[in-house]
Amino acid sequence: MEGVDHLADERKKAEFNVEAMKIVWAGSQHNLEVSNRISKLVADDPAFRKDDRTMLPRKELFKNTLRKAAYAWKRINELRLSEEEASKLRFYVDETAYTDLHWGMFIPAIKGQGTDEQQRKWLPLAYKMQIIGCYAQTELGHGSNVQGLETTATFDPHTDEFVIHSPTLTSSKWWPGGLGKVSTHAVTYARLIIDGKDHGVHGFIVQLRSLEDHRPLPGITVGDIGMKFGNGAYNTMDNGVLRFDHVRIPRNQMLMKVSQVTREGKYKQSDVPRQLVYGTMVYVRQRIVADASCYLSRAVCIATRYSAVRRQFGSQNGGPETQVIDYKTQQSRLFPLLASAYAFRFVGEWLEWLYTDVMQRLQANDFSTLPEAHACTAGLKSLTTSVTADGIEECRKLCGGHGYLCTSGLPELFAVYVPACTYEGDNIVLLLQVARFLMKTVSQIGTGKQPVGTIAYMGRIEHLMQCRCNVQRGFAELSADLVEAAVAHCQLIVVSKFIEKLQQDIPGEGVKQQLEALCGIYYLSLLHKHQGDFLATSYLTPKQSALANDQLRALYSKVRPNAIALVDAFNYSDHFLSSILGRYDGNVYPKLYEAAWKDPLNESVVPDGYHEYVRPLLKQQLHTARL
Ligand SMILES: CC(C)(COP(=O)(O)OP(=O)(O)OC[C@H]1O[C@@H](n2cnc3c(N)ncnc32)[C@H](O)[C@@H]1OP(=O)(O)O)[C@@H](O)C(=O)NCCC(=O)NCCSC(=O)CCCCCCCCCCCCCCC(=O)O
Ligand SMILES: Cc1cc2nc3c(=O)[nH]c(=O)nc-3n(C[C@H](O)[C@H](O)[C@H](O)COP(=O)(O)OP(=O)(O)OC[C@H]3O[C@@H](n4cnc5c(N)ncnc54)[C@H](O)[C@@H]3O)c2cc1C
Repeated sequence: MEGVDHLADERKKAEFNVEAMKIVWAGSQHNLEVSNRISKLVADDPAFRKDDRTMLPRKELFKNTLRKAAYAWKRINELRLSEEEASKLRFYVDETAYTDLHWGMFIPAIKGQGTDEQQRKWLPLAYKMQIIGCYAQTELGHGSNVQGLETTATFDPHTDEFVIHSPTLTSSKWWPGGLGKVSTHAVTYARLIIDGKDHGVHGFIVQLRSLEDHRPLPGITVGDIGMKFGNGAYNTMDNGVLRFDHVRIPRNQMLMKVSQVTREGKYKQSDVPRQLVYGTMVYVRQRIVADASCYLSRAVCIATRYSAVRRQFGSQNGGPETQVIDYKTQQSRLFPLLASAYAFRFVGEWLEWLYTDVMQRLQANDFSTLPEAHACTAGLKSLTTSVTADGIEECRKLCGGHGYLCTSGLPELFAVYVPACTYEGDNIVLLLQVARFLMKTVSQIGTGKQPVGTIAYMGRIEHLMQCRCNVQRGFAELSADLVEAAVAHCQLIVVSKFIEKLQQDIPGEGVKQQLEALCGIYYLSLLHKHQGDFLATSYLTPKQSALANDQLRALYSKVRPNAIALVDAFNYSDHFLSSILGRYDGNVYPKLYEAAWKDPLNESVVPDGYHEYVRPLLKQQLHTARL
């Protein structure tokens, strides 16, 4: 029934202050206030309707995305929203669009790799959206291997220009979001060639389309790469293809904070690590970790609320059937994901601090923590996106058949999220970077260089280094094992940051106790999953392993009465969740039934095609003899 909270009894069971937990989840009272205000602004505005997305044909879907982005920009300016509020508004609009790459990569690339003069020229245009940018690095033939990119930028000293060119089919830029139909400019990554010498990959600002009529400029071939996985989902984004045919740009459009080309064509590499050219990717990877906790918590919220609503089997003497959330199997699948959502939230807060700290150090030419920042952003991006993608799919399965309906919100959430395991760095390639970092640390042990920060624990394996085995040999052979070691290293970071969070002052009755239970579920479920390794290495005895499993089940029972309140603390509106199974009021069945009849297929009782294709079958005269 409308207006009835079908989850009221569940909410009464909570043993902690939900409003206080909302502040923990939001990060601060201020963040919660901004989130509440902007989330409501979006939810209350019919212009931001999104329940029709999975039913629109691509061109209509895309035009609708352009409309929403333009309307959002209009509202941002009308309401004079701050950058923070504007970003929140685009977050709650919840629709992948070219703006993600304009604000999330094009502007950060110029801020991170442009000189002060270049920033003064380009950022005001970008902030006012008088130009729209994308990040054009990946090519048809290379994505992971950035040093393998083929696009060239050849310096012409006669005209003081770079000639940007796509020498091969595989050098075509391929995938950049916003490129296909919208961006007027790109930060493009190309091989810098001066006087025949290849200086490697650098970033260049290239205008792609006219600001007058939006047509591609001379020498530019650009378009969309076509439909992607799932209906709606990432098809609101114009991932593009781009080829250059000897396109000329002024020398001052090479991003020159990290390295420079003088008027005379002299290449100057500042005394900074060349990998700073990868800085935008590092920035986005740390953003993606925070995003993972958002996506995972959305799926967990839906699955948890529905698991409390859904009853199946277990009726005694005609009484109500059992809530599926009470089954230990449901809890063993759902509660580790609930714990992971919180864990990723906290490690994402720490990673944002680490990134900010590294950026401040770079200002002082202190590059000492750059390798750790790379390893942490790469590894945690890989870990959190893999767990989140698998977790959204598990949440779909936790909802049984109804999880497969678009109105559950889960299919589209999965479809829009899974590329996160690939973009901004394929997850295995990134874990190999972590493995390389770990092996380099091992090789330095015993040389007097003590590991610090997230690898401090490795100082304790010095005894293993007596053999002084050559860590370089066999890296490729053992890479699959090293990737597992990299995952374990990242899991240790997640667990340690969760524990550090618990050591902070956390206000609110019962809040800390709930987080302690979730932290226990996080590490004990990991220990359960990998108990073979712990037993094989004698880090655990069988008895200890059994005790850990008993404790894990006990924690499930501790969390069970608080589960609904723990997902309420995510503070998601029904509009943002866009899920009938995840409705705040739990009024699932009537709304599922109501929604079914709204499907276009039910506009007519007799379907299109009946008379051409079904009736003839039913009415066919059997010309063959009956068998
Ligand atoms: C790292 C690579 C795999 C290999 O690079 P190299 O070959 O150059 O290096 P080596 O492996 O040889 O290592 C040499 C050395 O360098 C160190 N290293 C490597 N990388 C780094 C780094 N980044 N920083 C520091 N150090 C680094 C390495 O450790 C070695 O050190 P030692 O010698 O000491 O051992 C590289 O090829 C690579 O990174 N490949 C991956 C490519 C990639 O990630 N591509 C991404 C393209 S962009 C993309 O995919 C965009 C997708 C975006 C989708 C949308 C996401 C949006 C989400 C958030 C933003 C939303 C914002 C909205 C805002 C709003 O609306 O307001
Ligand atoms: C939705 C989406 C949006 C994107 N947006 C952008 C964008 O805006 N801008 C942009 O520039 N790019 C973008 N990309 C491209 C993305 O960054 C690349 O696809 C990504 O970096 C992976 O590179 P790849 O496609 O070359 O994968 P590959 O490297 O070809 O991966 C294929 C397989 O090879 C394996 N592999 C590769 N190298 C190794 C190795 N050394 N050792 C072991 N295994 C290896 C991988 O693990 C994987 O299993 C986007 C991609 C997607 C899907």
